[in-house]
This record gives sequence, structure tokens and C-alpha cells, in this order.
Amino acid sequence: MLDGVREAVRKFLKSSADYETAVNAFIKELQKTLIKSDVNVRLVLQLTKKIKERALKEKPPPGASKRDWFIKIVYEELSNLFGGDVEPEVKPKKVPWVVMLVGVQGSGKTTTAGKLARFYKVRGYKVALIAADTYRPGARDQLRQLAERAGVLFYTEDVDDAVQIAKRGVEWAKGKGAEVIIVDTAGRHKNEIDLLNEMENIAKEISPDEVMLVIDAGIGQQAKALAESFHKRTPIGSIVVTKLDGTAKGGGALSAVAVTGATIKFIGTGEKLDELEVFKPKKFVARILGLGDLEGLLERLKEVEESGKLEEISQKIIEKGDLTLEDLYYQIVSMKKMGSLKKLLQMLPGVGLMGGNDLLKQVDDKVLDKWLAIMNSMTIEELRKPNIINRSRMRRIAIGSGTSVKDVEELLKHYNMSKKMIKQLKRKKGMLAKLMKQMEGAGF
Ligand SMILES: Nc1nc2c(ncn2[C@@H]2O[C@H](COP(=O)(O)OP(=O)(O)OP(=O)(O)O)[C@@H](O)[C@H]2O)c(=O)[nH]1
Repeated sequence: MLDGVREAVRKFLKSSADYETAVNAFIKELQKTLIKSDVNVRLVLQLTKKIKERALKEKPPPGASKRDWFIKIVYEELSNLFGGDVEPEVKPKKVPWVVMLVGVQGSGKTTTAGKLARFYKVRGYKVALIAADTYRPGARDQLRQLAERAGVLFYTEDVDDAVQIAKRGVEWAKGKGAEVIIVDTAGRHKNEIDLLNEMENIAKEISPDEVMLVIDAGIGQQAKALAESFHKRTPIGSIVVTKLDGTAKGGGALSAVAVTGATIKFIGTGEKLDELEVFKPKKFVARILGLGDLEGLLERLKEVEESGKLEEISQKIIEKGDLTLEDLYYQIVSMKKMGSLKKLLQMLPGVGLMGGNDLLKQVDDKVLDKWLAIMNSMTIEELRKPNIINRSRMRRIAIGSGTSVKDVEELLKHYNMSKKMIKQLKRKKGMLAKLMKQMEGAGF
């Protein structure tokens, strides 16, 4: 899936066809790749319809190309498909925190138990692993070894009763002061009903704080049905999708799971203990689209958008023909977001806003930071009516911002200069308009 989408992006950006033809070609390619990698067909059609609508309706901000803007739309819509902006909370809400892992045989449950133990151990928690998979020979030993490698507590018993092992294990771990307790369970039984019964019984005994379903990315669309059948018996709190390193079908499991409404918390990206990542939808999609190309593009678009805002602010000031410290504050904030002062120079109408070229030579980023600090120490009234700032207010502002009265004076001097220039600009514009009218009246 990843390669397919990346390739489509590359083709789209390079294509010499007109915009609409290129969009249609891209959408076809995207549909093909997503369906091939097991994303639900209905979901794919919904997604591409939305992308197309936005692509034809939205106008990119000045300075951005239509094609760049289109990729941004694709990025946003794909991100929504995988959970949008929401990043999962992985911090235990209380301690001890009992996690019960469920999932079918071979999904990577035992490996994930080890990875999770390491994940929480390196974040400073005291962790215990409990092996309650009595069905697969060797599962208990496998987990014991993982526990040793991760350096965490371990509990199991050589009996067949998984429910009792889990129950006594959790008690034991609590007695040892474990803060995160992870219970590994069986993935296979005589039949599915028995497996689900066992999960339900364990859950009843240990009342886990979180039931985590482990799903192999390779199972594609079946992920949804699987998640639902477990969910009926032991309400699933979160999901780990494993083996995303080894399959082109990751999108299937992810999107199928996404439509069940459960949160995907982690993804497994390899066999090693540290190959577990917190699932971040936007990061995942950026990877699908080929982050290398995309990062620069998104940055560029952000800049254009920010500068648009800056222009808007400046335009309003000029129209108003007056400047407050509050205006200046917002101007500096949006300018700082863009990064460089040079850009400001090109962007601000007439450069005069800040008091001309000479002034701008003196104004570097450090000065701007100081000004922001000073303005942050002012009251809203002072920002809106700077002429009320007398000597004693200056002293208070200087102390509050860790600067000197001289610094505050300096800022006010620049502000007054800029204000004067804005007024002049407005007057000149007014004169020009008057002149034009007279000329028109005179029949020019
Ligand atoms: N490439 C890759 N392999 C993984 C990942 N997670 C697990 N595996 C491998 O998948 C295989 C099965 O993993 P196990 O942890 O033994 O599976 P299980 O779900 O505990 O199996 P049962 O005990 O039968 O339920 C092992 O070879 C693991 O190394 C992953 O994220 N990426």
C-alpha cells in the first residue's frame, strides 16, 4: 500500500496533464491501491469522493500551487480515516494498571507483551508479566525469557487453569508493588467459543483496567469481525496492530479497526523488543504518502498560510490608519511563526509598519523576543491604549518581563514611530483617492 500511494503522489506532482485530469488519475490510482491493500471498498469510495469534492471546491491560498494544496487535502482526509488528530493516551490512568492481552493464535500477543513490558519499564514503571497461556506449549517459557530480557517481574504456574494463574499472578504482582501488570492469554483453544469463554472468565476474575486486542496486520478486512467478536465478550479498550513492517496490507487492519471505533494504541514494526510504536495517525499517513517529499511541502503550505494571516493583519492596520500595541503584538507573533525577518520585510506593505529600513536593520529576532516578553507583561488596556503607560507602569512592566525601563522605552519609541507612519500612509492614500476623483471630475 505504502509504495502504491507514494508512487501516485510522485506521478501527480510531476504530471504535465491539466489539474482536473491529474486529480482524476490520482484518485483512480489511490482507489486501486487502497482496495488492493484491503481497505473496505465503501470506505475507499467515501474517502475519494470527499477528496474530489474538496479538490474542485477549495482554492489554495495565494502563493501555493493547486497541486501542493491537493496533496494536503489527501493527507488530511487519509489522516481522518486512520483516526485524525487524536493521539492515544498511553500513560496508565492509575497504578497498579492491569492490562489483559487478547487475540488469536500467532497474532504476536506474547511478543507484544514483552514489548509493552519494556515500553513501560523504560518509562520508569515497575512492570510484571503474567503468563496465562496454558494452551500453547512453550508460550510460558517464551514470556519468561522476554521478561528476563526486559528486566521485569514474571509470574506463571505449571497448572492448566489459566483463570487461576491470572488471578493469583495479578495478586502476586500487586503484592510486589508492580505498577503495570500485563497478562498474556491463550490465542487458541479447542474451538473459538472455548477461547472466548476463557477470556471472559479471566476478565471477570481480574477486572482488568484495559483489555488490549492484538491483531496481525496481515489479516486485513477480517480485523473488523475479529475485533467485534472479542468486544462482545470482553469490551476492548485498545488495539495493537502487529507486523506492520512485513505487510503491504496494513491499511486493511487499520481502517477496519478504525471503523469499529476502538483506539489503535500501538503498532508493532518488527520482532525485536523495542519495535513497538505509539500509533500516531498523522505520522502514519505521512509515512504512507512518503514523508520525505511531503514534509517540505507541508511546511511550505504552512508558511504561505501564516504569511497570509500576517498580510491580513497588516492590511487591517493600514485600513484602520492606526496602530495599537496589540496590533503590533499579533503582527510579531505571526511573523515569528514564519521564522525569518527577511520574509517580514518582503511581506509588510511598505516596510514602514515597523518604522522603515533603518529600524529593521536593528530589529533582530532577539529584539522581537524581548518585545514580546515586554508586551506579555502589559495589561490589555495598556496594549490597546499605550499612551496610558507612564513611568511607574514602565517600571512594573520592566520588572514583570525581566527587562529594563530603557527596553520598554525603546519599544514604545518604535511603536510611536510606526504609528506615525501608518497615519501618514493613510493620509497619503486619502490624498491619492481625492486626487483621482478630481482628475475624473475634470474629465481625464
Ligand atoms: N515482523 C514482525 N514479527 C512479529 C511482530 N510481532 C510478533 N511477531 C512475530 O510473530 C510470531 C508470532 O508471535 P507470538 O508472540 O509468538 O504470537 P502469539 O500471538 O503469542 O501466539 P499464540 O501464543 O499462539 O497466541 C513470532 O515469530 C514473532 O516474532 C511484528 O511486529 N513484526
